[in-house]
Amino acid sequence: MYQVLFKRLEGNEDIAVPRKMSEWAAGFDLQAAVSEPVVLQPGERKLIPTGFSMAMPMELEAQIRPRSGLAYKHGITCLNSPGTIDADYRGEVKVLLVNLGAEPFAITRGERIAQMVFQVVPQVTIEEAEELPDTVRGAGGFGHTGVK
Ligand SMILES: O=c1ccn([C@H]2C[C@H](O)[C@@H](COP(=O)(O)OP(=O)(O)OP(=O)(O)O)O2)c(=O)[nH]1
Ligand SMILES: [Mg+2]
Repeated sequence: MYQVLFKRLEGNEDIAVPRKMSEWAAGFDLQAAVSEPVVLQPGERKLIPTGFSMAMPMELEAQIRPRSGLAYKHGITCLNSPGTIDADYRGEVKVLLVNLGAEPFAITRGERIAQMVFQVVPQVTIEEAEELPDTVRGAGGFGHTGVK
């Protein structure tokens, strides 16, 4: 079990600590901390504040992912999906929403707009090399195993 610190930013006393909507849900839902309703026109993107910053153990990252209900019903998704929250980031967590639907969509304060999933990030070093180990696949990719 990892412990993540949640810091509410001033003026956001009404915003809930991110929470799972069922016991084994992967994601913690995030609420919009907009001061007044924000409208996303079709094709428009906006950075939506969440009203908090956080600190997690350095081996973790948090991914900001869309909610499928908003995507399915309204075409609202995260443009940079999944968004990456670095363990050393102390700024406000924000959600970059885009409206891929055909209708304007209003986001109101307290609405659950996205979800946050924590992951362990393997610590990796990258080393430059002249040659790479051979594999059966080799350079095959981008659908080389079939027509579709
Ligand atoms: O959906 C997101 C994505 C990022 N961030 C914050 C936390 C993250 O640690 C920081 C930087 O994100 P990223 O590395 O994806 O963006 P960048 O364009 O590489 O910016 P930077 O140069 O600041 O790393 O912005 C968010 O609040 N929400
Ligand atoms: Mg970056």
